[in-house]
Amino acid sequence: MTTAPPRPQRITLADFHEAARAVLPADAYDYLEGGAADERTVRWNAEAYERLALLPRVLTGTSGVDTRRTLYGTELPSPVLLAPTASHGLFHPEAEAATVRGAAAAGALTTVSTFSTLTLEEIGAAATGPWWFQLYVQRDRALTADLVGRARAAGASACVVTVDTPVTGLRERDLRNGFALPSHGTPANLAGVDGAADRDNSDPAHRGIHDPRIDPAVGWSDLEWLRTVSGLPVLAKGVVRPDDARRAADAGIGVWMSNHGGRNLDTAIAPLTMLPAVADAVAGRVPVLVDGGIRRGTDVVKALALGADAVAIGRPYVWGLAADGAEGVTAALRALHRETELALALLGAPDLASLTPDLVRPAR
Ligand SMILES: Cc1cc2nc3c(=O)[nH]c(=O)nc-3n(C[C@H](O)[C@H](O)[C@H](O)COP(=O)(O)O)c2cc1C
Ligand SMILES: CC(C)CC(=O)C(=O)O
Repeated sequence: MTTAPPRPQRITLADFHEAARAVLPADAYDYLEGGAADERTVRWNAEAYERLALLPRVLTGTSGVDTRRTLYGTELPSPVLLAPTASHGLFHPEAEAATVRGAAAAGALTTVSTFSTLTLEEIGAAATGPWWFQLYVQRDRALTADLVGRARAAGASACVVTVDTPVTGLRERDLRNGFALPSHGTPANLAGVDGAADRDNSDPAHRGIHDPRIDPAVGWSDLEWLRTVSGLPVLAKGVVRPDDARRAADAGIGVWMSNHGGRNLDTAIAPLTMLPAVADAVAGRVPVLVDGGIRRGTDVVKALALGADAVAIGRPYVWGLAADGAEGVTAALRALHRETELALALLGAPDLASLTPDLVRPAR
């Protein structure tokens, strides 16, 4: 009898990154990893965490750490969520079904992209844990309302509206590779929308830069409309400015700070840099989430210390998905969770509420 070879030990998110790189076709890997233009913002997102040092408290008499966080009434064992990422079929044959199962096994909440490979109904049927729906508002508002209604019926408990993508960024890796999303077919939820139409430059109103599957002309009134039409909590994803954050909070809309993982506007600021000012503007009225460049438990605690209620990761859980399917998603989340617990313990912080700004200073 032959036994299966032992799976290589993957301890850090970087280990999952290497495994994903080894297994993915080059163009899918580039789509996943890539940022816009010179990828400065991709680097800045990570560097923003590297530039901060921690000031641990000692002799706090702490034993055991509590990393639970409640968001919109859902208690999560960890403050780390899965950010929405498109087209999981590019990364694993079980696509989003593997993602939601893997996340649920770690107790984590998944945000499902409008551009998922599977339908919202298929994902809802596979989900055994909480999930939110990420919406790209459609030019057709009836279709938009239909998408949100389907998501809710399938089990989504919040609607995350992406507000930083009136156009997609200049993804030069994809251009060089001749890669267009999705290479394997139409995103299932947008089956009736022709994704190629805007490549026809004859329509001067669009000038060929817009994706017909994303309405560029979304405004604040659309978010308020979505709150009414969905009956769900609504968050705006892609906020980095305190004035926008204040406006969202005034309207009861959650603030998800992001620059889309550096994939849209290159040289856009790292959200972490703006987090203290945004947290100040929001003043606890709505949840503040932040994503971009989070790769270590120490990154998680820095974001929470500076005012985030929770954080989200994008590429890292997709590395887990590509490497080992649902199990890889679970293992990647567990690795980050363990690091987060260790960071809290070493900081002398018994729980997330004791992560306060005095724990963080510029490293130099
Ligand atoms: C492959 C990929 C696809 C993405 N697709 C979406 C999407 O469909 N909707 C969205 O709002 N954000 C999308 N994002 C952005 C993520 O939600 C998130 O903001 C970003 O990945 C966070 O940065 P990180 O990858 O450094 O963790 C995508 C990111 C990646 C890497
Ligand atoms: C279809 C794309 C707009 C998905 C996306 O947000 C991304 O690739 O960053």
